Amino acid sequence: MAAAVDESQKWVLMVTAQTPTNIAVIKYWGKRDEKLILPVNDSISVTLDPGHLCTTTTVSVSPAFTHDRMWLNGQEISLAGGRFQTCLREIRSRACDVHDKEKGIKINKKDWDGLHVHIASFNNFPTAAGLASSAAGFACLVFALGKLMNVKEDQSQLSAIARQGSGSACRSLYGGFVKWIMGKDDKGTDSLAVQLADEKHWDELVIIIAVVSSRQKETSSTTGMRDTVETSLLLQHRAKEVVPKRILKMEEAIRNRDFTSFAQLTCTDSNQFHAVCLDTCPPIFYMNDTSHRIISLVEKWNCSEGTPQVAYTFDAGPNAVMIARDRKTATLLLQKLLYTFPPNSDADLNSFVLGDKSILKDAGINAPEDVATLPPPPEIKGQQFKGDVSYFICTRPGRGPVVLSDETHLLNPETGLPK
Ligand SMILES: Nc1ncnc2c1ncn2[C@@H]1O[C@H](COP(=O)(O)OP(=O)(O)OP(=O)(O)O)[C@@H](O)[C@H]1O
Ligand SMILES: C[C@@](O)(CCOP(=O)(O)OP(=O)(O)O)CC(=O)O
Repeated sequence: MAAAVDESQKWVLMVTAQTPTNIAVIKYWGKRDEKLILPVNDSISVTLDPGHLCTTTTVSVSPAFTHDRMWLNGQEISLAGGRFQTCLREIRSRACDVHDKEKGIKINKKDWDGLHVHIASFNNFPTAAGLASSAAGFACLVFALGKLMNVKEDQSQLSAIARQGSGSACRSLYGGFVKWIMGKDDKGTDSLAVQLADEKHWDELVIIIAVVSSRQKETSSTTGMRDTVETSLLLQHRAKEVVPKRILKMEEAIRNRDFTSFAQLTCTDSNQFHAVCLDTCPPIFYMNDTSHRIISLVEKWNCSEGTPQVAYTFDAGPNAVMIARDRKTATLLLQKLLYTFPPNSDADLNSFVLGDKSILKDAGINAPEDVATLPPPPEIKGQQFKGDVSYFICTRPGRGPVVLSDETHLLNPETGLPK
């Protein structure tokens, strides 16, 4: 017979999940409700392959745990923040009966209120460096807790909970191409993510991220967008007049795999988002000279080809996310980027190009010396900026969250403490 919940018992139940990060091609910037995290416009993103960028989170429950605890990248962090508390509360309130027959554990719906959780999470990329760790992180937390607590809500409803951890997190509940519908309801019940197409729909796309700086940024997205909402008239125009039409066009471009339109919309929207940041008082500068050089290189190349080969987009930081129409274009792009932004002399190629390294081979680069043999890209007049890019990540559109096997647990299955 399964045992009822009793504090003297030592059992620990756990679930580990992996969740991707995402990059917005139509940006979310500005809230109409700060607490519920309700945006002023819809947004659309591409989910990035979790094989290259992801969060892994283990959540566990035991009658022996005395309070909720969390470790992020090995360090214990406080769960006192409102966003963590909201996610925990919202998920707990939807918890259902759990019966683990193998372990002989039975948790009744009503028991969850008295039980505490231990959480360990690991980002396989820099945290708070403009690579959307909060998006993958909160999506993974909510998804994993949902599994542990046998929450019956579907992915969209879970996305509305993850949204309250970090707005962009709601889009990481799905793979492929995702839309965050801003919703109309004051309580936010209809502000959730839906999948537009899965990752197989447009699998020629190749994504190259130039990590320009992995230092923590000066103005967080949360603070930056608050200032923008308070001061920018351009944001009001963007949210009311520009984005609604752009969303329809972007949905059509994704549906038809129309790269020309996809690239034009992506670049224009990124540029408008940064224009809105400049229109904020005091102005916010997320891009730097390296970001501007990358824009210039891509714009000139696209112009000389007559049709866009590559789309670029920048979030709240200087890192460039470039989306190439196919693998051949991505190979050419990587050659141009490596020529323009070669690694520092002491860097090894293996840590300079991460993710899908097979593109390096296609580009004919097997050793650091090969970078010097690349042809100078005409777009940037052969200028070189050694060391200005910390590293590149080659990736592609990827799948949504998954539950991982028991061997991947980040917490000790006996004690519920980090391994
Ligand atoms: N794996 C994780 N699990 C839970 N929360 C996380 C995780 N990783 C990051 N976070 C939360 O997100 C915060 C970092 O968010 P922040 O917006 O500053 O950076 P970012 O998401 O990496 O960059 P950006 O939003 O510009 O893309 C962390 O301080 C933490 O609160
Ligand atoms: C520029 C962006 O990346 C902004 C993301 O902002 P966050 O989701 O990090 O902000 P909060 O909701 O305050 O946590 C654009 C986007 O992802 O759509």
